[in-house]
Amino acid sequence: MQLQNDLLLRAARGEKVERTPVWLMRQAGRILPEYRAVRDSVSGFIELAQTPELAAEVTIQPVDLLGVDAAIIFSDILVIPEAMGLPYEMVEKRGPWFPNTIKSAADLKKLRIADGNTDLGYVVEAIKNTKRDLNGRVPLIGFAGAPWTIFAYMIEGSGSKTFSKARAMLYTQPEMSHQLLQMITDSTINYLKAQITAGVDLVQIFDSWAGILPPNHYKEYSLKYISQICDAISEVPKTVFAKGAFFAREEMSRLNCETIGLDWNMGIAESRKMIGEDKTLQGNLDPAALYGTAKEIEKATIDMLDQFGGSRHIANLGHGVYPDIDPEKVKIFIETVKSYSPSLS
Ligand SMILES: Cc1c2[nH]c(c1CCC(=O)O)Cc1[nH]c(c(CCC(=O)O)c1C)Cc1[nH]c(c(CCC(=O)O)c1C)Cc1[nH]c(c(C)c1CCC(=O)O)C2
Repeated sequence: MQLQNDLLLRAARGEKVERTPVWLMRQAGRILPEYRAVRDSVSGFIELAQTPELAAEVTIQPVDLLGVDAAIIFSDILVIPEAMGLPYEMVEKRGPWFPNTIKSAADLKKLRIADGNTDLGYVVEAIKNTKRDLNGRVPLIGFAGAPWTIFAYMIEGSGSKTFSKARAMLYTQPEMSHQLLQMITDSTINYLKAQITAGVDLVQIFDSWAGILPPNHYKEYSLKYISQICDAISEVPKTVFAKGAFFAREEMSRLNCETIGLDWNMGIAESRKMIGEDKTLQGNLDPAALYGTAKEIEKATIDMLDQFGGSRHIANLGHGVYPDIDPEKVKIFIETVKSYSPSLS
């Protein structure tokens, strides 16, 4: 189906746009009372993500209520470990928790390479429902975690300040680490291909825990696998967001992807210089800027847009929107991008 608004896809491919497209990482869920209402009608996050009609509904909420230029499918990066045989629970107010974790090479035998259509059929169904209900209004973004970030949760078993168990594994069991990362990579490629067949228009890889690795480990244990994923997918544009990987920007410019996401610590001019003109940049307003007044948000947004200039930019925050941000403040950010950016192109 022909998209009515394809700004995101054109900006990703480096084509001319009338204005800068805008969406927010973690826009589905978290901040909207309308999301809470749907979520409270089921047992919790996991049931919601596994019910395609409801997942489609909360995916589309930010398009209707906030006016973003793209939807992102309501799911989680942790569906991959589950599909490989390592289930998780989502503990209220605390986050993900894995009853079992990977400790040794013997544990790998209990895992399988996930098949996108069978093991993750509920995401495929949610995507089909969402595409039908969006009816071409905006593109739909599919996503997956980067293998390193998924590995970190599978070893650690939960969130962590240091992920020291996962980081230790790279020193104590490097071979096993590579084996597991390869299994995650193969599963992720299958999963993203299934998402694309079901209808997603662009895919984003979230490497949320990139910034805790030293540069040599980042190259060996993360970029290597992200690169395999980028090379395996040519059907739709790809975005790689590696939070905290300021040290890897030059290497990331060589990835086979259209867009690189910047977090809010990364200088815009400096990033453009390191990454070059051949990639679109996405980001990177400080998520905490949305705690400011309307005037302050406008000013910060305009300042960011001026620094990126009008081309090869997708406006976003530098990480996911914080759960306690007032949706009205999010709207000011979005409206400012829409009203100011036409003057740039
Ligand atoms: C690291 C990571 C996770 N999940 C994700 C990442 C990468 C992005 C990032 O760095 O923020 C990605 C994710 N998780 C979710 C989405 C849906 C689409 C979107 O809105 O962007 C996406 C893209 C839904 C979710 N994933 C989760 C919720 C909240 C669950 C609830 O409703 O109770 C939602 C809406 C739970 C989750 N899932 C995860 C954590 C740490 C938590 C708990 C705390 C939190 O909310 O962030 C793992």
